[in-house]
Amino acid sequence: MALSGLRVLELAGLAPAPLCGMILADFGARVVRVDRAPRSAVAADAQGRGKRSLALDLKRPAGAAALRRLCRGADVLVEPFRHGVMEKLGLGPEVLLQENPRLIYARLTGFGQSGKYAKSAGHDINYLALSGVLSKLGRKDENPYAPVNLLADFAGGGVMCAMGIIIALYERTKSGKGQIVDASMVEGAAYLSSFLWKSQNLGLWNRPRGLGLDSNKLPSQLSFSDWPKMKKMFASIFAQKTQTEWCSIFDSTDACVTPVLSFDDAASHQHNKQRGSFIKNDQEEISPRPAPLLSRTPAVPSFKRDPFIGEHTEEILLEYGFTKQEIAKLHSDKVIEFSKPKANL
Ligand SMILES: CCCCCCCCCCCC[C@H](C)C(=O)SCCNC(=O)CCNC(=O)[C@H](O)C(C)(C)COP(=O)(O)OP(=O)(O)OC[C@H]1O[C@@H](n2cnc3c(N)ncnc32)[C@H](O)[C@@H]1OP(=O)(O)O
Repeated sequence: MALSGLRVLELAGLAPAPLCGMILADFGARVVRVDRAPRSAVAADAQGRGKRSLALDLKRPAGAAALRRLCRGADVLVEPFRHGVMEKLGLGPEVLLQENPRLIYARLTGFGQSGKYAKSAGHDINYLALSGVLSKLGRKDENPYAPVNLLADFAGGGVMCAMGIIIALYERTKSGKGQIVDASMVEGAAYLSSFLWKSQNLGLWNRPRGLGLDSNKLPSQLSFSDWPKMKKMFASIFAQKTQTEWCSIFDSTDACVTPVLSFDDAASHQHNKQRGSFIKNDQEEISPRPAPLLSRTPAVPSFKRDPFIGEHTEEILLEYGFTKQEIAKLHSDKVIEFSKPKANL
């Protein structure tokens, strides 16, 4: 696979960093998720596919030292905490890059590493609001709404961060040097909306949402003021047939009409099945196949279940050069945790 041989350490976080790590794993990287020890009550990573888990207490000096040692043998570190947290642990980029100058130190946050909000808590909707994108979403006379947390957390965050890492890795092939990737979800979401920004002079977006109404007949497609009227007319006509009936009318035309599918229906839709767009793991769990599809070196996602927290602690430390004695000491000092699959069932 394209990223085989790449060693990635992902510090466990909420939604965006886990997606970034899963993308790298899907394309072949050896991703170690560094989970918290003592273990938190809930395992929040639903995107653990293809990863291994090492449970480590970073607040203990020996735990932080173990991470430093792991970073000396890694290509990429992904950290998902607000600015200052890593520095407080003695794990800031100036320390880790000095010890491993080839390290790509990816910092995936909402507001970035500098600026007024750098140390503020936030979630997808805050970042989307600050990027300007949220103001564009929604219907006339209704509040803006966020499309779940897809835009800032996942597209502007997880995916953009993965892209930044790949770009930094490519640059490293020439310079031999690592660097910091400062992935801000506000900026990532804003970057995704480049088209909206750069097409403002076309008159498509620089007006209130849903503006203008009052024509009685169906006007030309680009008559903005008549869109709401057209929408009502179309809605009443579409209500007269079922989704399946409309699909059979519009399929194989160029009318740009597609059904709004539930997850179940998307996975079983003929087009998606033909392309193999969704995959089922050995637990019968269905999820989207990694994208994009590379012709020569496609992603080969793991079909195994996601790791339990701490399941691979010993295996990973041995692989990174820790001795059995060192591991036993870390374990008896409660700096690391192991877990056996059956204990979590
Ligand atoms: C019952 C079912 C439950 C299911 C749960 C499923 C949960 C899914 C949740 C999905 C929610 C999605 C929502 C919509 C989102 O938008 S997620 C995106 C959130 N934002 C970000 O990720 C941006 C960057 N991160 C942040 O801004 C902050 O981390 C945060 C999200 C506001 C959370 O703040 P907070 O909990 O205070 O954490 P931080 O300030 O980052 O500090 C982290 C603390 O944890 C510690 N820590 C970390 N790893 C370890 C470890 N291995 N061992 C020991 N300690 C560890 C750090 O040292 C730090 O400690 P301290 O400095 O606070 O003392």
